Amino acid sequence: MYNLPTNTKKWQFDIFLKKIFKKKTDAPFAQLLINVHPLPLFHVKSPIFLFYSASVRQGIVDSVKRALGDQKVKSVVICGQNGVFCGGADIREFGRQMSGPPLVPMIHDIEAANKPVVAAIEGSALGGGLELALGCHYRISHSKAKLGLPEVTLGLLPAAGGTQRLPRLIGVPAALNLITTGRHVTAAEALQLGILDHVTEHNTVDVAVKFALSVTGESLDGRRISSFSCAPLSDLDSLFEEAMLKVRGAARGAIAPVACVQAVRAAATLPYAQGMEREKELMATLFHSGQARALQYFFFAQRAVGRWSTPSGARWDTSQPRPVRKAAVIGLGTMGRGITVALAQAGLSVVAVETHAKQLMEAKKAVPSMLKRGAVRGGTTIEPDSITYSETVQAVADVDLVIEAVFEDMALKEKVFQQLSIVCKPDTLLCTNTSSLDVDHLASQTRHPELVVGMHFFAPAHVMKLLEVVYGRRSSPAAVATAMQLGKKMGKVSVAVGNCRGFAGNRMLKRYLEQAFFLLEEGATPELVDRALEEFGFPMGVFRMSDLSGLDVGWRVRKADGLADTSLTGTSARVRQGCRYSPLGDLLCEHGRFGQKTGRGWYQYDKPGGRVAKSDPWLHNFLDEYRARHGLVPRCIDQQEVLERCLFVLINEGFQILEEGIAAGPEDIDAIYVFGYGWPRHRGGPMFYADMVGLERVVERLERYHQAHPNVPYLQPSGLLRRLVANGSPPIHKWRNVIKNRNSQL
Ligand SMILES: CC/C=C\CC(=O)SCCNC(=O)CCNC(=O)[C@H](O)C(C)(C)COP(=O)(O)OP(=O)(O)OC[C@H]1O[C@@H](n2cnc3c(N)ncnc32)[C@H](O)[C@@H]1OP(=O)(O)O
Repeated sequence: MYNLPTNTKKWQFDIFLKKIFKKKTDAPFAQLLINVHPLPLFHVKSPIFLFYSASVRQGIVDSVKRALGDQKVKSVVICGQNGVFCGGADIREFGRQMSGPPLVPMIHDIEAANKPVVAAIEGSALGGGLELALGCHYRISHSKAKLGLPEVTLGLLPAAGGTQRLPRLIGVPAALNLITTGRHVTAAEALQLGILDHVTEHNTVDVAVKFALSVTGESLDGRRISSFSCAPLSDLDSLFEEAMLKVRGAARGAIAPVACVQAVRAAATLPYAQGMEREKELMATLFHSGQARALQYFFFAQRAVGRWSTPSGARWDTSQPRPVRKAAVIGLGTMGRGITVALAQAGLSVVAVETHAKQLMEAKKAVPSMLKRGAVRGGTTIEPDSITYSETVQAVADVDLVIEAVFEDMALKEKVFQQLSIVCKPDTLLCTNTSSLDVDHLASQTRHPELVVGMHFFAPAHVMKLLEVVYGRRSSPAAVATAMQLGKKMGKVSVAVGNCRGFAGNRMLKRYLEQAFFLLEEGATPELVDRALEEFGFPMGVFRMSDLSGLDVGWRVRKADGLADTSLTGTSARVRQGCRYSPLGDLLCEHGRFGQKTGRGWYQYDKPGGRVAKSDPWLHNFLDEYRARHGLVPRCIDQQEVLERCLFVLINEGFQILEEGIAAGPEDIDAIYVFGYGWPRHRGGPMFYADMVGLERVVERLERYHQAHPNVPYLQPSGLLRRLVANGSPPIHKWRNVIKNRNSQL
């Protein structure tokens, strides 16, 4: 028996080595089972995950060395502990001084071993975990395991030989797909792709040990992936060109996917050793990049939003969600249909109510086909009778939760809430899908205001990942917890926010849109503004996006708010409530230009519903005339000004939202913007971006723009932003302390 270190303290590894003697023979035969302690679990997470830390890597190096040097050991099995092989590197280590043995030589030594090494994969083999498995001579996995090289999602590439071994094992096209998307695959798919040698439903380690015994002494020549050549392909150049176009289109300006393609190309065209050099060089360009920092920040930010809290003291870990088995949706317009589909996809029984017969009939056709398409995409099945349709609100009498999705009109919503309060069970949760109206006011229409929350979905509701869960003054912790949990069940990233006009996302968006209009007044074109934003990384600039969503939506809101009055002339046409206002959007709507749906908006389209935006000479003339009418002399506006004006004002509103406690932390705002508004993930979200740019610079630029436009009060840096700068501009993970201090003084 080996006497190996068995320090079982948390955060440290321990190893145990078992000698397994071959039955019926006298020859001693040993397996090395490397077990590494997982990170401690702080919350209610299970199962336990195993990540490489410096000490874990040291443990593997030491024990493999020992096993390989021991004559009595004939083959080796590497497995994880507590049912998890390895989730890859400990991401938290990346920002610090890296210590401990590097992965590349560790994996190289395993592959070079003259004894068979078998990876017994349970749980996850991700990133460096899969790279370790690729260095082993055989890979055996449990059927429930997930495998993948998700480094690209962290702004990196699989630099422990992953970009060189995987294409050699499964071919260039399949490897390109896995490495550039970072997607996780099931064991079944991994087996089909050729990553795995065997998949079992039984105890993976037992199966691996048995297998390792059976291959003892066999030649390993054909088992070392680094010695393989990539399967030849007829037109390598066009394959890589296509791959490059695809990754550039999928995430504009993201550097990691591009580097991944370049690294795989090296595997396809260079000998292994040179390919490894190229992999290393490319990784060096990524490792300390701002994009890698942003993506790694965002990895943890997404998880942080699940640990929500409200100013009243309700928290994710102390608030008990209610079970929701049956839900109802009121109003089957575009949003209502999407929400119905999302609820059914989450396995709930749904009552879908629409009081207009024609709309109901259309929804009865549309919803099943949306479900069908979703099932084909996701490879799932949906119970066809999980949705019942009704023309009357009485049908929701026995549901656990209702989501109201009627037209965005307060009077109409008030009526619906009054009705629901009478019809529903007293403990039914009443949710509104309003995108900006007052949740407290709607709650006041019901008998149980504590059971009212906002569930603000984003169109298309069955596709978009974001859900803003809006708590009102009287919303109970259980109501918030239930809506948050339901969002998670629907596959959404649920972010808890307070009640204010536009909540967090749309409130910030308003400032961004206003600046875009002002820039047009001052001389910019929609093309120039959109180009700047798209080069920054947004999938669509603000004007193309507005054409897609429909210009009439904002117009209706502005009319309801008494803002859209195009009868005003002279200077008063461009001022509302003492602040600068641009009527450009209202004027366009008055010309019947609602965007894609009418074939005309900020751009022109070949037909109503057309998708390809073309520059429109009419619009440019219209802008020229508008400027002339208002005595505005157009000036040259560069991309930097577009970005600073549009993004810094949005960020400034984000600080205001943090200050008011509408969002609990910067991570909430960043998750909202990445998942709901197309903010490029590799820029981390608006608040992270502010941290990257430097808070002092954001203040300085805002002040300068405010001086130039004193009638735009939102260009004035927010109190929190100034306080953070006064506190020495702490890094983003420390902002909550400054916000907390402020709140406690109040
Ligand atoms: C030098 C470079 C060498 C190698 C490159 C790499 O290996 S890069 C890392 C590659 N690995 C990954 O990207 C895996 C990331 N993790 C996941 O995909 C999921 O966490 C996982 C493992 C599939 C589990 O998912 P699940 O939804 O079940 O749990 P959750 O995501 O909430 O994670 C639980 C807690 O673990 C923390 N965590 C997850 N992965 C890592 C990691 N790689 N390093 C450090 N910590 C990690 C996560 O934040 C959760 O913590 P909590 O405090 O509860 O928020």
